[in-house]
Amino acid sequence: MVPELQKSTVRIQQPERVVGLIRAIKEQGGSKLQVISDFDMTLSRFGCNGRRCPTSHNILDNSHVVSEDGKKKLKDLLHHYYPIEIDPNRTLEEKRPLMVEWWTRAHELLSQQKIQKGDIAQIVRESDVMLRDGFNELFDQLHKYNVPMFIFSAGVGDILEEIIRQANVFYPNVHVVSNYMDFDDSGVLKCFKSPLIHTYNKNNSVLQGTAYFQQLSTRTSIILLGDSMGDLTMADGVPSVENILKIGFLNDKVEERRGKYLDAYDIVLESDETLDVVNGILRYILMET
Ligand SMILES: Nc1ccn([C@@H]2O[C@H](COP(=O)(O)O)[C@@H](O)[C@H]2O)c(=O)n1
Repeated sequence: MVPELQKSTVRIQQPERVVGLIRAIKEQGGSKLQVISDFDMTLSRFGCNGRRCPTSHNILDNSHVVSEDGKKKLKDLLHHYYPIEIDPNRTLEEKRPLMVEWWTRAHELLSQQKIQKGDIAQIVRESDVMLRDGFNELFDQLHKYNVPMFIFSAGVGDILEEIIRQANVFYPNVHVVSNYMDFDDSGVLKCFKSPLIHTYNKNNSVLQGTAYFQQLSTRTSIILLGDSMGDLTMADGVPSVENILKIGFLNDKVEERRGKYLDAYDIVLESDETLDVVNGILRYILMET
């Protein structure tokens, strides 16, 4: 059915359920489908040649517009809070206030750096960010078959939009909800707009006021792509879900987190820097029979 599911990176706890879901989504057809995806470390790569790739926040943190002192403080925050974010032994209730603390402190530091709106394209161009292999096929297929793609990100919206713009895949079927920068009249960053989106509040609570899912109420088949336990709630605002296939990228601390990911995601992709499996499933679903 989908040869890519045989890849050595693929782990599935309930194979019959996955086959059933993929068949059901195909039967419903492309007109009933929508894709909901995280951005950092899901559409973008986690690593390349043994080196970590930057998140949309890191792209700003490492850029020439941030002072050496600012860089050090942002790195200290990352080293303190990232292990908490991915710790499988802490509850989401424990993590939430700490994530708010991390994002708030990082946004405050970035807002002191006099970052100019006009610098963003160059900052992205000069960064080491990489989209996962196969990103072109993913965006092109969804565009060709008019399948809406909702990118729900706790990263920096202005940066991630620029990444997909520079990759020439920011098609009209792509809609982004993320943390956006607020610039003053002369184009200098003054703060970040609310609501603050962090890893563990990616749900309906930060989508109030956006009618996006309501407009797509007939799209009852969902493919959800994420890399954290927080991404599992991204489709909570969809009014009537009939079939939801959850695909999770397990990038870091693979052994420690495997059990929880297998319980939560239908398909787990371990240290897989490609979108091969997602593209294979979409090809099968969208291909005319
Ligand atoms: N100051 C920060 C805050 C967060 N991050 C990382 O960015 C990721 C953004 O979330 P997605 O929803 O797009 O996955 C998150 O996983 C944090 O690790 C950061 O690098 N710097």
